[in-house]
Amino acid sequence: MSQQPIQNFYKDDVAICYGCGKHNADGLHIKTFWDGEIGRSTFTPRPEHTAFPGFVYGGLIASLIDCHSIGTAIAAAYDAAGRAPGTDPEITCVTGNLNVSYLKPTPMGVELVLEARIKEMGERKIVVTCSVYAQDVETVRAETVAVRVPSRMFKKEAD
Ligand SMILES: CCCCCCCC(=O)SCCNC(=O)CCNC(=O)[C@H](O)C(C)(C)COP(=O)(O)OP(=O)(O)OC[C@H]1O[C@@H](n2cnc3c(N)ncnc32)[C@H](O)[C@@H]1OP(=O)(O)O
Repeated sequence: MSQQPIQNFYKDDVAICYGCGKHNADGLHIKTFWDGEIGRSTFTPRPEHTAFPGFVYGGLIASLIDCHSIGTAIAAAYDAAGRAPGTDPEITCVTGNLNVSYLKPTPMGVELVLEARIKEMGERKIVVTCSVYAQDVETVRAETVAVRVPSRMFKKEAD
Protein backbone atom coordinates (compact mmCIF):
# COMPACT_ATOMS: atom_id res chain seq x y z
CA MET A 1 0.00 0.00 0.00
CA SER A 2 1.41 3.41 -0.94
CA GLN A 3 2.09 5.56 2.09
CA GLN A 4 0.84 8.70 0.37
CA PRO A 5 -2.39 9.23 -1.51
CA ILE A 6 -2.02 9.80 -5.25
CA GLN A 7 -3.67 13.21 -4.80
CA ASN A 8 -0.54 14.38 -2.91
CA PHE A 9 1.32 14.12 -6.21
CA TYR A 10 -1.10 16.26 -8.24
CA LYS A 11 0.60 19.47 -9.30
CA ASP A 12 -0.28 22.49 -7.18
CA ASP A 13 -1.94 24.35 -10.05
CA VAL A 14 -4.50 21.57 -10.64
CA ALA A 15 -4.95 20.48 -7.01
CA ILE A 16 -8.08 22.59 -6.55
CA CYS A 17 -10.68 19.98 -7.48
CA TYR A 18 -13.79 20.12 -5.27
CA GLY A 19 -13.59 16.38 -4.69
CA CYS A 20 -9.90 15.77 -4.22
CA GLY A 21 -7.86 18.96 -4.46
CA LYS A 22 -5.61 19.53 -1.48
CA HIS A 23 -5.78 23.26 -2.16
CA ASN A 24 -9.59 23.47 -2.15
CA ALA A 25 -10.42 24.63 1.38
CA ASP A 26 -14.14 23.83 0.93
CA GLY A 27 -13.58 20.52 -0.89
CA LEU A 28 -14.03 16.90 0.17
CA HIS A 29 -10.29 16.06 0.19
CA ILE A 30 -10.82 12.54 -1.11
CA LYS A 31 -7.66 10.46 -0.83
CA THR A 32 -6.76 7.36 -2.86
CA PHE A 33 -4.23 4.79 -1.64
CA TRP A 34 -3.13 2.40 -4.39
CA ASP A 35 -1.53 -0.95 -3.49
CA GLY A 36 -0.85 -2.16 -7.02
CA GLU A 37 -4.20 -3.90 -7.29
CA ILE A 38 -6.83 -1.97 -5.36
CA GLY A 39 -7.37 1.73 -4.77
CA ARG A 40 -8.72 2.32 -1.28
CA SER A 41 -10.35 5.38 0.20
CA THR A 42 -12.42 6.19 3.26
CA PHE A 43 -14.82 9.01 3.98
CA THR A 44 -17.22 9.77 6.80
CA PRO A 45 -20.15 11.87 5.52
CA ARG A 46 -21.01 14.95 7.51
CA PRO A 47 -24.56 15.92 8.56
CA GLU A 48 -24.90 18.25 5.56
CA HIS A 49 -24.37 15.23 3.28
CA THR A 50 -27.75 13.76 4.24
CA ALA A 51 -30.36 12.79 1.61
CA PHE A 52 -33.19 11.80 3.94
CA PRO A 53 -32.99 11.16 7.67
CA GLY A 54 -30.22 8.70 8.44
CA PHE A 55 -29.03 8.16 4.88
CA VAL A 56 -26.31 9.61 2.66
CA TYR A 57 -26.99 11.84 -0.33
CA GLY A 58 -26.33 9.91 -3.55
CA GLY A 59 -24.68 12.83 -5.29
CA LEU A 60 -22.06 12.95 -2.55
CA ILE A 61 -21.39 9.25 -3.04
CA ALA A 62 -21.03 9.79 -6.79
CA SER A 63 -18.47 12.51 -6.06
CA LEU A 64 -16.49 10.17 -3.82
CA ILE A 65 -16.51 7.49 -6.50
CA ASP A 66 -15.62 9.99 -9.23
CA CYS A 67 -12.44 11.36 -7.67
CA HIS A 68 -11.41 8.06 -6.13
CA SER A 69 -11.78 6.25 -9.45
CA ILE A 70 -9.86 8.95 -11.31
CA GLY A 71 -7.16 8.78 -8.62
CA THR A 72 -7.03 5.00 -8.97
CA ALA A 73 -6.72 5.31 -12.76
CA ILE A 74 -3.87 7.82 -12.45
CA ALA A 75 -2.00 5.75 -9.84
CA ALA A 76 -2.44 2.58 -11.89
CA ALA A 77 -1.26 4.35 -15.06
CA TYR A 78 1.98 5.43 -13.37
CA ASP A 79 2.37 1.85 -12.14
CA ALA A 80 1.72 0.36 -15.57
CA ALA A 81 4.38 2.67 -17.02
CA GLY A 82 6.84 1.55 -14.32
CA ARG A 83 7.07 5.11 -13.02
CA ALA A 84 6.84 6.69 -9.61
CA PRO A 85 3.70 8.77 -9.09
CA GLY A 86 4.05 12.45 -9.86
CA THR A 87 7.11 12.08 -12.09
CA ASP A 88 7.19 13.95 -15.38
CA PRO A 89 5.59 13.77 -17.83
CA GLU A 90 2.57 14.16 -15.61
CA ILE A 91 -0.27 11.65 -16.06
CA THR A 92 -3.72 13.19 -15.76
CA CYS A 93 -7.23 11.96 -16.44
CA VAL A 94 -10.73 13.35 -16.51
CA THR A 95 -14.05 11.58 -16.13
CA GLY A 96 -15.61 10.65 -19.48
CA ASN A 97 -18.40 8.54 -18.02
CA LEU A 98 -19.63 7.72 -14.53
CA ASN A 99 -22.25 5.01 -14.07
CA VAL A 100 -23.52 4.54 -10.52
CA SER A 101 -25.86 1.85 -9.17
CA TYR A 102 -27.32 2.50 -5.74
CA LEU A 103 -27.91 -1.00 -4.39
CA LYS A 104 -29.11 -0.08 -0.91
CA PRO A 105 -29.54 3.14 1.08
CA THR A 106 -26.15 4.13 2.56
CA PRO A 107 -26.36 4.88 6.30
CA MET A 108 -25.09 8.07 7.87
CA GLY A 109 -22.85 7.94 10.92
CA VAL A 110 -20.37 5.33 9.71
CA GLU A 111 -17.12 5.48 7.78
CA LEU A 112 -17.58 4.56 4.13
CA VAL A 113 -14.92 2.38 2.50
CA LEU A 114 -14.31 2.60 -1.25
CA GLU A 115 -12.47 -0.08 -3.20
CA ALA A 116 -11.62 0.54 -6.84
CA ARG A 117 -10.09 -1.82 -9.38
CA ILE A 118 -8.85 -1.47 -12.94
CA LYS A 119 -11.08 -3.31 -15.39
CA GLU A 120 -9.39 -2.08 -18.56
CA MET A 121 -6.14 -0.15 -19.07
CA GLY A 122 -5.95 1.38 -22.54
CA GLU A 123 -3.64 4.01 -23.96
CA ARG A 124 -6.16 6.76 -23.28
CA LYS A 125 -9.20 5.01 -21.81
CA ILE A 126 -9.01 3.45 -18.33
CA VAL A 127 -12.11 1.68 -17.02
CA VAL A 128 -12.39 1.55 -13.22
CA THR A 129 -14.91 -0.33 -11.12
CA CYS A 130 -15.64 0.87 -7.61
CA SER A 131 -17.68 -0.43 -4.70
CA VAL A 132 -18.74 1.52 -1.63
CA TYR A 133 -19.13 -0.34 1.66
CA ALA A 134 -20.84 0.75 4.87
CA GLN A 135 -20.00 -1.59 7.74
CA ASP A 136 -18.92 -4.26 5.23
CA VAL A 137 -22.19 -4.05 3.29
CA GLU A 138 -21.83 -3.02 -0.36
CA THR A 139 -24.35 -0.24 -0.88
CA VAL A 140 -23.15 1.29 -4.17
CA ARG A 141 -21.33 -0.04 -7.23
CA ALA A 142 -20.01 2.02 -10.12
CA GLU A 143 -18.04 1.96 -13.33
CA THR A 144 -16.06 4.98 -14.45
CA VAL A 145 -14.35 5.74 -17.74
CA ALA A 146 -11.24 7.81 -17.06
CA VAL A 147 -9.71 9.42 -20.15
CA ARG A 148 -6.07 10.48 -20.18
CA VAL A 149 -5.64 14.09 -21.24
CA PRO A 150 -2.65 16.39 -21.59
CA SER A 151 -2.07 18.33 -18.37
CA ARG A 152 -2.30 21.57 -20.33
CA MET A 153 -6.07 20.91 -20.50
CA PHE A 154 -6.21 22.05 -16.88
CA LYS A 155 -4.54 25.42 -17.53
CA LYS A 156 -6.73 28.47 -17.89
CA GLU A 157 -6.47 30.08 -21.31
CA ALA A 158 -5.27 33.31 -19.74
CA ASP A 159 -2.25 31.53 -18.21
C1 LIG B 1 -5.69 15.78 -11.78
C2 LIG B 1 -6.98 16.15 -11.04
C3 LIG B 1 -8.17 15.55 -11.72
C4 LIG B 1 -9.42 15.68 -10.93
C5 LIG B 1 -10.56 15.25 -11.84
C6 LIG B 1 -11.80 14.87 -11.07
C7 LIG B 1 -12.77 14.25 -12.01
C8 LIG B 1 -13.56 15.29 -12.76
O1 LIG B 1 -14.49 15.86 -12.23
S1 LIG B 1 -13.07 15.69 -14.35
C9 LIG B 1 -14.35 16.89 -14.85
C10 LIG B 1 -15.51 16.22 -15.55
N1 LIG B 1 -15.10 15.71 -16.87
C11 LIG B 1 -14.93 16.54 -17.92
O2 LIG B 1 -15.11 17.74 -17.83
C12 LIG B 1 -14.50 15.90 -19.21
C13 LIG B 1 -15.16 16.57 -20.42
N2 LIG B 1 -14.95 15.77 -21.65
C14 LIG B 1 -13.80 15.90 -22.34
O3 LIG B 1 -12.95 16.72 -22.06
C15 LIG B 1 -13.61 14.95 -23.50
O4 LIG B 1 -14.86 14.57 -24.00
C16 LIG B 1 -12.82 13.69 -23.09
C17 LIG B 1 -11.40 14.11 -22.58
C18 LIG B 1 -13.52 12.88 -21.99
C19 LIG B 1 -12.68 12.77 -24.29
O5 LIG B 1 -11.89 13.48 -25.21
P1 LIG B 1 -11.75 13.01 -26.72
O6 LIG B 1 -10.55 13.64 -27.32
O7 LIG B 1 -13.06 13.20 -27.38
O8 LIG B 1 -11.47 11.48 -26.52
P2 LIG B 1 -11.41 10.42 -27.68
O9 LIG B 1 -10.08 10.54 -28.36
O10 LIG B 1 -12.62 10.48 -28.54
O11 LIG B 1 -11.51 9.08 -26.83
C20 LIG B 1 -10.40 8.53 -26.10
C21 LIG B 1 -10.87 7.23 -25.52
O12 LIG B 1 -11.78 7.50 -24.44
C22 LIG B 1 -13.09 6.97 -24.73
N3 LIG B 1 -14.08 7.97 -24.34
C23 LIG B 1 -14.04 9.31 -24.58
N4 LIG B 1 -15.11 9.92 -24.06
C24 LIG B 1 -15.86 8.95 -23.48
C25 LIG B 1 -17.09 8.96 -22.78
N5 LIG B 1 -17.76 10.10 -22.55
N6 LIG B 1 -17.58 7.79 -22.32
C26 LIG B 1 -16.89 6.64 -22.51
N7 LIG B 1 -15.70 6.57 -23.18
C27 LIG B 1 -15.20 7.71 -23.65
C28 LIG B 1 -13.11 6.72 -26.23
O13 LIG B 1 -13.97 5.66 -26.57
C29 LIG B 1 -11.65 6.36 -26.51
O14 LIG B 1 -11.43 5.03 -26.14
P3 LIG B 1 -10.36 4.11 -26.93
O15 LIG B 1 -9.01 4.77 -26.69
O16 LIG B 1 -10.49 2.76 -26.31
O17 LIG B 1 -10.75 4.18 -28.37
